[in-house]
Amino acid sequence: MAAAAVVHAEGVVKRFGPTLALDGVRLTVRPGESHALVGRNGAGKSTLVGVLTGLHRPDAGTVHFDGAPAPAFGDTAAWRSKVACVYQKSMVVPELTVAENLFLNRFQEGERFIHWAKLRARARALLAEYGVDVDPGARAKDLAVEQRQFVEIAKALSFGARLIILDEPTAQLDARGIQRLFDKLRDLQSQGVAFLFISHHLQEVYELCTAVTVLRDARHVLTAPVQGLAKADLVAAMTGEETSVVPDWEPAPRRVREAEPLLRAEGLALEGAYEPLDFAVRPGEVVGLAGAAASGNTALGETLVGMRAPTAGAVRVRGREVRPGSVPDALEAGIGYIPEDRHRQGLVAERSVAENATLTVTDQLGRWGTVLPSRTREFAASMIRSLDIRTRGPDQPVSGLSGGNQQKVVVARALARRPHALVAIRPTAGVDVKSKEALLAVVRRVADEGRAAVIVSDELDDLRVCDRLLVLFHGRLVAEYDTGWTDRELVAAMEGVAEGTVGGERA
Ligand SMILES: Nc1ncnc2c1ncn2[C@@H]1O[C@H](COP(=O)(O)OP(=O)(O)OP(=O)(O)O)[C@@H](O)[C@H]1O
Repeated sequence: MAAAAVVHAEGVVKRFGPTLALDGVRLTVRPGESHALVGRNGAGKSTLVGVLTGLHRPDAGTVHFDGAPAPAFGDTAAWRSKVACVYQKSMVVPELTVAENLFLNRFQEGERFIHWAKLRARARALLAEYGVDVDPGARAKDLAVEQRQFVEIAKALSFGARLIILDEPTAQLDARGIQRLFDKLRDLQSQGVAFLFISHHLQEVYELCTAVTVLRDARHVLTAPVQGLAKADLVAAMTGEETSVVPDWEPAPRRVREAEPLLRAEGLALEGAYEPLDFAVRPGEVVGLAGAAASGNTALGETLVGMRAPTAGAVRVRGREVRPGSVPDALEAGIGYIPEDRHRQGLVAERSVAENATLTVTDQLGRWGTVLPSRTREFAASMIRSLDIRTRGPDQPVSGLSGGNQQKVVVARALARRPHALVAIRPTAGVDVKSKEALLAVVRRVADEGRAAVIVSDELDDLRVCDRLLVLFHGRLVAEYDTGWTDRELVAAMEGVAEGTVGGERA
């Protein structure tokens, strides 16, 4: 049957120094199939994608596309005609138009000058062929995330690829964007395009995929049709344990509402992002700032930590005003920050897990200590245990960690200074189901120890640990909930269609 497969990999082994990242892995994806690839952080998913796209040369094993051996290592043009991966990080050039991005490095033979009108017409035809409704003259940076993904997919298909790998494609999409993406994928699937879909969101696997392959500790453990596979069995295959995944949060006991707030926003506003609002987070509380992609909740979180300067109002920590737009001052005042984008704001790749875990922004600007104090290593070791960071040890450079494990180092770093108020922006993005539980438990513990925490997210699992939720839509506070909300009403509020809750006591 292997000959019928769009891709068939067998016995794939890949080592990175002492780390065995893939240990005899196999994978078969058939035409028109939507095949999920799942596993815990560090299981080997990205490494397998690297092998399937010609980025990593396997140490052993074979890869076939449509029954023929994979192109020679390094022959990028040949790989491009077989397979493409749409990464979370955009591969399009933001300043260029859609048409330019589509034809980048691909001008036709004999063409000495670029004929812009022709280029746009060709782009329009190409997009129409795959049913992608995007203006070829638009700048890539002005596209919605899913439109940018469509452009990348159309480009891959135009090179002849019939296998598209999607690496956590929904990470930056709101509910509607996800639906538009899934509709497009189903549409292309019916035309015979196959997808390999990597996601930590198992409900998406159930919604979109027909088959699933599970990797665990570098090995293949299961390939099965999605239909009829119980979620508990899927999770058991991923973790190797029979445990329930769903974090079972006790509704938090009533917090001492009279206590002086640790963190306060007073008339805080950022023009173009969110309108003036007031709120306070008291010791022992986790407050959720819920909202979809353009709701303003991320901008609000970034203002709290000094990444953005507000256009009005103030942020106070234990009564002291934080200098607007100053990250060092926010840190100094006792704010801990878990950023959304760990690559840009998070880590120093070549430094060790221990150094990164104890590094602060001010340290980054200053000079490095030459000796790693034993307390640093101890702290790192305890974080490695409690956050279940998969690493060879505190001294391993973070560049050698999988994406999800890097995110956990970012969390460790935010906790290192024992902040009075922890602000976490989408803290569980890219983190596997089991680690998610551990990570949210850590945030919960911060509050339970008498400190304050804020979670900025649109993920229901993240928001479930909160004692109180403020929901933003188009920059305005539209709803407020104590515990006891239902998924449905919260999703409705985040989509701006809440009934009866609009305004609340604060509007
Ligand atoms: N460039 C590298 N150098 C050293 N080790 C690496 C490198 N890339 C990956 N690894 C190691 O290989 C293993 C598999 O990592 P991989 O990134 O494939 O995991 P993953 O399943 O994609 O995880 P995640 O869900 O966190 O993205 C991990 O132990 C990781 O630390």
